[in-house]
Amino acid sequence: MDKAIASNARLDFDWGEPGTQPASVATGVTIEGLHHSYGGDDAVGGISLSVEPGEIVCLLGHSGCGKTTLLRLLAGIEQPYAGTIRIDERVVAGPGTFVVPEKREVGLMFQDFALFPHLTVLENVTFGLNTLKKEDRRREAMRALGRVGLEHTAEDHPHMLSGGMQQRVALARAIVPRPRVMLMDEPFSGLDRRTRDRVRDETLTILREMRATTIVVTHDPDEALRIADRIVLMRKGKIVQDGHARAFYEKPADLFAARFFHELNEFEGVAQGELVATPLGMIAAPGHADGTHLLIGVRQSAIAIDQDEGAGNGLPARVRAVQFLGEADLLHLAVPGYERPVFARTTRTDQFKRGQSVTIAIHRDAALIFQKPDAQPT
Ligand SMILES: Nc1ncnc2c1ncn2[C@@H]1O[C@H](COP(=O)(O)OP(=O)(O)OP(=O)(O)O)[C@@H](O)[C@H]1O
Repeated sequence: MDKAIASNARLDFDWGEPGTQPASVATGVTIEGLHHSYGGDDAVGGISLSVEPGEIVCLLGHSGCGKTTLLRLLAGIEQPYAGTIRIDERVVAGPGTFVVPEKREVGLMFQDFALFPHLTVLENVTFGLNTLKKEDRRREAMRALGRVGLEHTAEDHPHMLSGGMQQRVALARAIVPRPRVMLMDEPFSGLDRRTRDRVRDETLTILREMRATTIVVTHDPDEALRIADRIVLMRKGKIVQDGHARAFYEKPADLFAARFFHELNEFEGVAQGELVATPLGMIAAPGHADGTHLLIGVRQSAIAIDQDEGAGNGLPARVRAVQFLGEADLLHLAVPGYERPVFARTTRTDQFKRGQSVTIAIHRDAALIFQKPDAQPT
């Protein structure tokens, strides 16, 4: 049984009692020109990033883009060959300086929980508190377990707990030394979907109460939207875009960033009179000089479909397939003069049939338009 943390957890997070460690103080993290290589191309290729005290930042990107390496550099598990990392103005990695992980006061939480199977839950949580006296260690660990709603499991062994509970024990273990900075690598991806949503929300509540500066690695854009104050999108060891979730949605930096947050139909075209011709009709391309080669992304949800053939000024299309997606149907459409399928999402489910003739229209400003990299104007 996996009990919700909130049911028996205190809402405040007052760690400060006489004789114990002081409450954690939020701390910023600053990275400048960071490089790391495992021998080949740079896994982290010149990253600069500033994380404010108490901020929750998601490192987002496809597998192999360098997210984990950046987290390992922050933790002190890897040493950069160039660049500087500061935690609260103290240089922990830089020219001539390298502070070992245990002296960085960072908390780590990984996907596989990494609990010791032969130790009890309480022993797992007290493990990192060896600077305290025995009775203080126990009290602090029980308090952290209480905070994640698992005091009653203190004498159990990890294998007796569900995956969600084990992850909460890992959270208790990570927060018990009151780290100034929390580093989390895909911490929820080992959990089934329902458990993941709940454990994630509860974990975030605790981290916000602690005012811990938190850096979370994920490859899941929905998770990043749910978690982050700020998203840092990475590709090939570099930052592609860094900003608030809404900016990613409304103003993605390029087509790569746009694909993370939108289901798109993609076209290429050339600007002419601040317009660009696509298989779906003319689209506004404000600010693009005549002859500029453009990449155009039209959101699948921005295509309006009319059941009437020849409705309004729309474009004729034929439904080639209908895919049921739950809250929406995905229509595969054939558009005259364009050999590839056009995809449209509609929440008016079960209204369109294979073989049906329809009319489609797009909002002129519904497209995301980017200059094609390295293309010369014609
Ligand atoms: N220990 C290692 N030895 C050699 N190359 C490595 C090592 N760890 C990572 N790499 C390489 O460095 C690059 C970045 O890997 P990294 O694990 O940081 O990416 P990631 O975005 O976290 O990917 P994933 O989500 O799959 O973990 C990849 O090309 C990877 O193959």
